[in-house]
Amino acid sequence: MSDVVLKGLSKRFGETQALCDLDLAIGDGEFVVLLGPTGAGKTTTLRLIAGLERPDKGRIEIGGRNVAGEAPAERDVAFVFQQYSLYPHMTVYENLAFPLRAPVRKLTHDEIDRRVREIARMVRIDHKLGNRSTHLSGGEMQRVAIGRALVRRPAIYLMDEPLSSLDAKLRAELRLELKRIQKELGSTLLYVTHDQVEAMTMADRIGIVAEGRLMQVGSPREIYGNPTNLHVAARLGQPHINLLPTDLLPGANPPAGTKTIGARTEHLDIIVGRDANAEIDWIEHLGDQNHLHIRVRDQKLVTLADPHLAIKRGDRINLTLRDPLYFDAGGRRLA
Ligand SMILES: Nc1ncnc2c1ncn2[C@@H]1O[C@H](COP(=O)(O)OP(=O)(O)OP(=O)(O)O)[C@@H](O)[C@H]1O
Repeated sequence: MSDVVLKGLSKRFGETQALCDLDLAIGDGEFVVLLGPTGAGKTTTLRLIAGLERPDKGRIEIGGRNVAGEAPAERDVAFVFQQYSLYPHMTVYENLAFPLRAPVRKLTHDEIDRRVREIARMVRIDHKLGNRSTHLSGGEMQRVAIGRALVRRPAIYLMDEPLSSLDAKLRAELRLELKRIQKELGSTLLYVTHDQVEAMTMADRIGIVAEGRLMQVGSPREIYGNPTNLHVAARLGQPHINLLPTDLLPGANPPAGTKTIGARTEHLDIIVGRDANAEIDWIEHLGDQNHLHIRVRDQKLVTLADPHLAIKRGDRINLTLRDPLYFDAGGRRLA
């Protein structure tokens, strides 16, 4: 495994600036997630590292080596795509063994067999090793695709939304497993997604990407609690952060220059039955929690609430801010 350093990376496709001056250092054994909306430049970043695209500008180093002149096969990366791309005529075992059979690897039959069985166990597909890869469920196929990348020990694993085609339950399971396996193997991993839960649960560090730019890099806790701008603040948190005018609610202490107050659930105190300044518009019952849709004058807010909170549609409540986030007119965070 190796560290990977991207310096001033830019890429344009015709009129589209897909990536603009991206700097990112991924440490040896680190799990970094790029999170951003569609078209942000996430896949382009992976393709540039893999050597499937050439940058217009910038430098890519893998394990301290400038890889500009190297073909994809020489770069020592393993790529997992959104859609499993297995060899349909091969069994699960053969699919997993295939990357190890290249003559340059010079692995013995026993070594290959040991690695295939070890990885198959890790991705929990060892009971289906003899199956044709087409005779598997979508989730099983994606496990094989991930296993086929993991069976090698490349400098870095590049994963492009590898769980997005799976149902929610399987996605949640594989999320945990992938994180466990990555820690077990000590792998360096760059993972692309637009799913904030994946980013929050798996990443050592998250990079927020928008319109080809890396807006902020930090631990999930930093990115969530200390966003540098409105865009980053809006990327994380469910329900979405409420963006409010400064004079809407009591309890704030906005610094000079504040244009917008950002309030998530933890920044809103609800008191039922006195000094009402807000009304419950709607309650979404999600089982373990409720989404309260609240109206304050002509402004709508959404916040999470305990399902045991004795409250119903049409009730009037007191809503107060507690240490919310402050942003200036340009969307930059104010201390
Ligand atoms: N081969 C290409 N030719 C032309 N434009 C491209 C090409 N590849 C990417 N783009 C454009 O570059 C921008 C970034 O694309 P990219 O695939 O990196 O986004 P993304 O963040 O991975 O999005 P998604 O989440 O939808 O996969 C987009 O506007 C896209 O349309």
